Amino acid sequence: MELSSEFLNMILDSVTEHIVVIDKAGNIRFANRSWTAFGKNNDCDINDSWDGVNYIEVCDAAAKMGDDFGLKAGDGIRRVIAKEDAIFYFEYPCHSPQEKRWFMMRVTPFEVNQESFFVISHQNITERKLAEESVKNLANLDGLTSIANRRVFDEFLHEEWRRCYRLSQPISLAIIDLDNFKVLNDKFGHQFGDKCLIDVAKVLAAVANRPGDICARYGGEEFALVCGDTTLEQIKLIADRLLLQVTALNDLDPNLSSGNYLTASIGIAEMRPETGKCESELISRADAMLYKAKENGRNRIEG
Ligand SMILES: Nc1nc2c(ncn2[C@@H]2O[C@H](COP(=O)(O)OP(=O)(O)OP(=O)(O)O)[C@@H](O)[C@H]2O)c(=O)[nH]1
Repeated sequence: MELSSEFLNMILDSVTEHIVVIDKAGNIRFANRSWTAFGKNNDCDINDSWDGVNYIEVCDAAAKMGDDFGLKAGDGIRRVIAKEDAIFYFEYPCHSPQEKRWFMMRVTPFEVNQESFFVISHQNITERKLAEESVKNLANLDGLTSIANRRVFDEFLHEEWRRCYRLSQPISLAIIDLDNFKVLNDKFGHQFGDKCLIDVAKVLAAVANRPGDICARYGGEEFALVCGDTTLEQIKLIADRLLLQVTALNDLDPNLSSGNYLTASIGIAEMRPETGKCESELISRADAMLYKAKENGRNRIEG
């Protein structure tokens, strides 16, 4: 069956991928309906026909404004046009204020009557990316509190230790253990105990907010906080704030406020990574300080 151009256009307009065809100079020679609709829906400055628009120039202009997508896209298209690459594709985020979105851009060449053309398509891959994110989260985050789990913490501490070694910076660690948590569980139930763990994790996550920081659930009712480029004095200030905020949680709940049941003991330590030492020594030192805090009456910081 001979397919009319109208029929082929209808096929191209029916696909959800955003498709344009450019010539060797980058001029857009065809755009399907999804492409124009996406531009319109996202307030892009485009006209309906795309007549006279040079897509490579559009990418270059975006690159000049500091847009990483423009830089990579322009570069990739040029490589396919120059036959340096047979095909080019890359995945990029394109989040709107309302939702997270990712797309995959592909550039593939074809020839008609010895003239070269290039199909550029953008496919929405958000569903796959979100699934990947959730698998990653399942593997990296503690199921109850949604902060990093012990494995991620160990890896981060190892990397941060090496970074501080290279840069001759101090690294500090705080180990936080909730006090008499068994009593709290026994008195108010395990579910209530779970809620307390979640609340403490939120306090911790708000405190550990620099790139060199990470907080994690270290064990049942034990948390850890590592801070790169941080001295003992500095982590002491952080631990002070932490302890105050954990104590403040008691005021928010009548169960807890009846006896200030939610308190924590914190052991802190600082080391300057050097040859022959490793991060396990930092853990041992913070652990010893935690033991001391428990010995000295709990609800306190030692270091
Ligand atoms: N609700 C809840 N409780 C937990 C969880 N993980 C551990 N725990 C409880 O935490 C309690 C820890 O008890 P212990 O190790 O005796 O320590 P503690 O009672 O906090 O006493 P100190 O640490 O000496 O102050 C146990 O009762 C555990 O069941 C959890 O995920 N949820």
